[in-house]
Amino acid sequence: MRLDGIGLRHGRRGPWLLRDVQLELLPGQLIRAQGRNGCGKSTLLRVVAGAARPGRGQVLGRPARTAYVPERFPPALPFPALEYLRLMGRVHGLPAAEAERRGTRLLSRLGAEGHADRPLARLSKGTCQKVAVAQALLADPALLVLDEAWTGLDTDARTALDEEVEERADRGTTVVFVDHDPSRLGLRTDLRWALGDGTVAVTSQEAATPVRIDCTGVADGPEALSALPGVRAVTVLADATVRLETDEAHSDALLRALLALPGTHVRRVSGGLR
Ligand SMILES: Nc1ncnc2c1ncn2[C@@H]1O[C@H](COP(=O)(O)OP(=O)(O)OP(=O)(O)O)[C@@H](O)[C@H]1O
Repeated sequence: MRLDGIGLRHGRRGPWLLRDVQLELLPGQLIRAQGRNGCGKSTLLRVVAGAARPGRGQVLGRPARTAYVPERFPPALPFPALEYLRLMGRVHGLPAAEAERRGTRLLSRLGAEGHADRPLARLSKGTCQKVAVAQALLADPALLVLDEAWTGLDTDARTALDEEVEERADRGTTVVFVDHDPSRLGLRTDLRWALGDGTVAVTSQEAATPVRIDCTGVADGPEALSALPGVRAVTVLADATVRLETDEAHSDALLRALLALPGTHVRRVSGGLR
């Protein structure tokens, strides 16, 4: 999927929130959009999801199975939660029984199983957000757009959503998200879209600052460490400290492996995205 020369402003005289934006989205990519308040993150996500039409340019190759959790879930619809999910599943082409099965599973996964029969209008804000998330995950979307979908969820539901998103990305779903927690899905995020002044700067996880782990007491010598998980480079510093470079996706596993080596002492961890 590609955004080709996207330009968008609100009103005829409004500032251009997006100008000549070119972006490529590949299957399985997890993409975080970031930038200061009001820079146009939600606007860009709406364009990606097909909920806003750009004034200039075009979106090419958006999958038919696109799902979107907007920043604000539309005001109460006249359905009980599970009934709404069943109807949304039908809209996405699922048989009624399958839609109900998936809706039930997702409500339970998000800790809202006790609210299945309650009308949306009578749900708390957080439970309503769970229904908004469930409708987006229902039909195995090929593109999943999440605008602060974690906001308002309790801790368990936030973790469940993290896991659902990672599982789907592993199976090929492209995910674009905005979230105010800078560490959200940090280990798994492939690309960052940094918005500012109408432009979008793209950085990939690989291009990010490496995580450096300095250690001493390496019994088998520095060469043995290059076989540990995610090691990109091994350098011996002037004071004989061994410096390993890795990325954020591997730094936890590498630290665990180092700590399990007899005699090895981790002296310092530095670098990374944040
Ligand atoms: N429908 C609209 N009509 C006019 N202006 C709008 C409309 N929607 C958004 N805006 C303005 O466009 C700008 C970008 O809004 P947007 O919600 O995309 O930013 P954002 O980066 O997501 O902000 P935040 O981090 O605060 O959620 C803001 O100044 C907002 O007031």
